[in-house]
Amino acid sequence: MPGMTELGAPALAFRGVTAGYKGRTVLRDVDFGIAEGEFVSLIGPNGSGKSTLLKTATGLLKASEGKVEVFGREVSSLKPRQRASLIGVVPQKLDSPMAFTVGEIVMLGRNLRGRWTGLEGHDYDSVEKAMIYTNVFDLRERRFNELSAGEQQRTALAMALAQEPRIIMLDESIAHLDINHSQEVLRILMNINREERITVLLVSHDLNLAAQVAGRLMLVQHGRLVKNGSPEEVMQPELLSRVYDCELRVRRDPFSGNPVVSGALDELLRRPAVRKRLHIICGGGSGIELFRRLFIEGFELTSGVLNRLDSDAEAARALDIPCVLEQPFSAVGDEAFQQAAAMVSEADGVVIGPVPIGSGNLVNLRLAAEALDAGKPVWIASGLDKRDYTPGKEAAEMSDKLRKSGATEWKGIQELTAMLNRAWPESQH
Ligand SMILES: Nc1ncnc2c1ncn2[C@@H]1O[C@H](COP(=O)(O)OP(=O)(O)OP(=O)(O)O)[C@@H](O)[C@H]1O
Repeated sequence: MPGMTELGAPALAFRGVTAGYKGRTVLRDVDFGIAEGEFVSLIGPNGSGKSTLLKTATGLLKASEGKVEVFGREVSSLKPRQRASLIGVVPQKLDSPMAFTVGEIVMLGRNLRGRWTGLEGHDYDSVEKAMIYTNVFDLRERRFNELSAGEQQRTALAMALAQEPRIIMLDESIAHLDINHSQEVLRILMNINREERITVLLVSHDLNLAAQVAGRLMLVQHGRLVKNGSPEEVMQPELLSRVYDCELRVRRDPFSGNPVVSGALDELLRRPAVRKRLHIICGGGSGIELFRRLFIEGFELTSGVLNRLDSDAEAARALDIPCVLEQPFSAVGDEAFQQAAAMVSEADGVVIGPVPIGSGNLVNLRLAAEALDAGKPVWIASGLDKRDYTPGKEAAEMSDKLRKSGATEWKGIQELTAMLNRAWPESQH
């Protein structure tokens, strides 16, 4: 019988799913189950694979490995109208190729269930109810393409609701809504979830909102599910800071008791305007992200010695970072070294990036040694032994000496910026 599903089966199950696009694997070995009636939020940084996961869940994208099941049926085996009666999707953006009206678009949602012979009374009721619910009933004669982004998103939700699906999946679908309408849409979702046991899977960048409405959060990073649990379990400052690669704090909302995440911008505002200067030792593209992040953090930066043709030299030029340059294909010479040493003497600290070190740029590590001798802090990217291309492994040896003399190792840029903020808590960098 069409639409018949396995009794008690999860509303959605991913079993060892790997999926992606031509020549590009995005999701890797993803495993989870969502029970019927759950309200789950999918969170994760830009590009982590949330939309890809939704596309795979709806059968738009086929898993290259593993299985996706919706109410016990493999999603790829479902006929379009079976799929439409089980799954309602509200995409990030709904495109209407023709000049459809809002009413026609919502009706289309109902039609997806497959009653091409004509809609019946109940169908019209569902369409009308969906439009009233989402507050687009007054817009029903308007052309969809002429609506504001928020009105279009509410129409897309009405279209999905008109299908009367058993699971509804929303991809950042409240991003364009004002606070009133986003609250309304969330209320609608919570109502249908509680009263009609419709399962909801909501992709959201608003972590607080996700934690507020969902019973469970699934956190994705680089196409993998890194945490799947209650809002309390997932909203951990260390976990979120690591996954989102920025400093985040979590506190409790005094009214609801819900965990609330926030960034550290307030700290920046409180700091007096004393700027700290860092000299960056990098090369081979290892400096670009460092420059970008430390620049955003408000540090004054200098760099060198870099080869004139190095991509880091280009980035430094673009960001107006004073930089000592050496001729292409030449080892760092004495004159350049002295210029860089003068920069280090003006700096408050030195950061060594994850730069490959060979005989030509080994001397740059001496800059860090001089900074330590002068009592300045030095931070060194871990794993230099793996990037040591000197014949006698002098770079690894020097990195050991630097650490013994007080240089601190760092692994990720978020960890580094947290260390820098701790080193100069009173400054604005
Ligand atoms: N059609 C496509 N072809 C090739 N690669 C794609 C395609 N769509 C997405 N990607 C890539 O897949 C990765 C995951 O993208 P996806 O849209 O799933 O991330 P996301 O977590 O939803 O991101 P965001 O939060 O920015 O919306 C990204 O690196 C993206 O560039």
